[in-house]
Amino acid sequence: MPVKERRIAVMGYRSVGKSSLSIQFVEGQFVDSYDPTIENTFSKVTRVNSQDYEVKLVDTAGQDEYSIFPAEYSMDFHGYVLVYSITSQKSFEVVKIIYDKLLDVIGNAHVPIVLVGNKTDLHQERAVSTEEGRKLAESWKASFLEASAKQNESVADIFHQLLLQIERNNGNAQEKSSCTIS
Ligand SMILES: Nc1nc2c(ncn2[C@@H]2O[C@H](COP(=O)(O)OP(=O)(O)OP(=O)(O)O)[C@@H](O)[C@H]2O)c(=O)[nH]1
Repeated sequence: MPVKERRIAVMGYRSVGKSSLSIQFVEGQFVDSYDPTIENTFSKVTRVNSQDYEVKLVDTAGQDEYSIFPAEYSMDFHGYVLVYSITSQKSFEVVKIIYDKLLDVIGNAHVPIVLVGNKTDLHQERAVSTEEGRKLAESWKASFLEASAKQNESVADIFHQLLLQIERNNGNAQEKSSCTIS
């Protein structure tokens, strides 16, 4: 089967781990230093259900509640990873605002989205419960995962779930029970 190209944008409040999740997925490493992103693009070939995908990941600059949704992220994307940190209620509020703005600009309620609560390794600093995250994703009809870029927990799942959602959105539903992750 030919490789399918998929463009994915990673969005969220500042410092929630957008770059760390992207780098962990693409390069398999965690960098502990904090360097605010303007915009980074990554590319990785990954296989889900015997299909190879060339994933083009755009790691966006952190948004806040006042940011205008960047027009360039409203088109040509197959799906979105919306990230908050489980240690920050503020980042959870901001991710809701980003979602509302995203729907305003794309005007399509069925865009594939995975909501991610990152930094689960910092469980002692948890400020957003798993249940709150799950409910929010349900209200969006999106997938939900908690992850740790630092411990490489559920990181590949984020992108694989999004790729499967994109397939379903394109009408290529595959109900295979075996999901090959590479
Ligand atoms: N403990 C822990 N720290 C993390 C995790 N993910 C990211 N961090 C740290 O959080 C800080 C911000 O991470 P980044 O990946 O730069 O966050 P970002 O969302 O890309 O930030 P902006 O580019 O400013 O929007 C860094 O110091 C990371 O090392 C995680 O899963 N666990």
